[in-house]
Amino acid sequence: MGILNITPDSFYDGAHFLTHDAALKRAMQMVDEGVDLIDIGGESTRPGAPAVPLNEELERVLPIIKALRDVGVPLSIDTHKPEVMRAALAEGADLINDIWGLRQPGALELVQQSACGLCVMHMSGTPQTMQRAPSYQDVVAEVAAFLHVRIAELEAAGIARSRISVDPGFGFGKTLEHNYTLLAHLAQLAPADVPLLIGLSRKSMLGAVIDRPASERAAASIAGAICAAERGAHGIRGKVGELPITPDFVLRLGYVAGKVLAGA
Ligand SMILES: Nc1nc2[nH]c(SCCc3ccc(S(N)(=O)=O)cc3)nc2c(=O)[nH]1
Repeated sequence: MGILNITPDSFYDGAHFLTHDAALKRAMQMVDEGVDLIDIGGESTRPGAPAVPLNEELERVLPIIKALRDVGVPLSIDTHKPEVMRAALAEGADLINDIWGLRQPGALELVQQSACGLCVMHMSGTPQTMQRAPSYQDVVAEVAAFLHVRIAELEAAGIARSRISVDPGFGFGKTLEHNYTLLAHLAQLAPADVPLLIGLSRKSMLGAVIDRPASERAAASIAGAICAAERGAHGIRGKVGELPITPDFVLRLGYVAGKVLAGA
């Protein structure tokens, strides 16, 4: 899942705003590199990021979706606002990627009226508060429970299970230890028939280990993706430099890494 953030604090490539043309250029580059999906977001959800007004978010993402809808890969919209979901679907988005897991007012009703794919992510707190003091009795059990319950609630609301994928939300209300515990136990987080998406590319859980800024976490992002793919992740949200990270790519890389480490 390639990432296209149309936000001023674009997570790792500096504080410059992706212009419309630069965003399209990057999207085409990702397609050429073989991404399976492009995730488009108009509101940064990093810890402490300011909320973005509805109209500004719409102005950021709709022209990009319109320009990319025939690019040849499905598009997802990374938003929690039902109005943005609705407009993005109307412009041609295929999947809703909601860090709030469709818990905001109006989101469930919107999804009931559509047939798009869904990614439901776990988050504890809000982007403004989530990293203040994350705490769990058992982070694996609690994240797994949230995802299982959310799937059941969506199905009870008439949403086909086949539309749903889930995501543990690395960095969304988790300490470093919580993130790595979740990574180690990915296989326990979701039902076997529900695809598991993960997003750890360039995140602080990697920076804490290699002590490098976000712009220098490409190799760590691939290593993290290998771990996740080997522990059952079906989708990897993150594109690293020239390398689109997809599970089969990562598994092949993991195989090679294993051979190298084994001294073969
Ligand atoms: N499904 C899904 N969607 C996502 N959208 C984002 S945006 C990243 C926001 C962010 C940046 C950096 C840190 S940190 N402090 O851990 O480095 C946390 C959150 N991420 C994800 C993710 O994972 N899944």
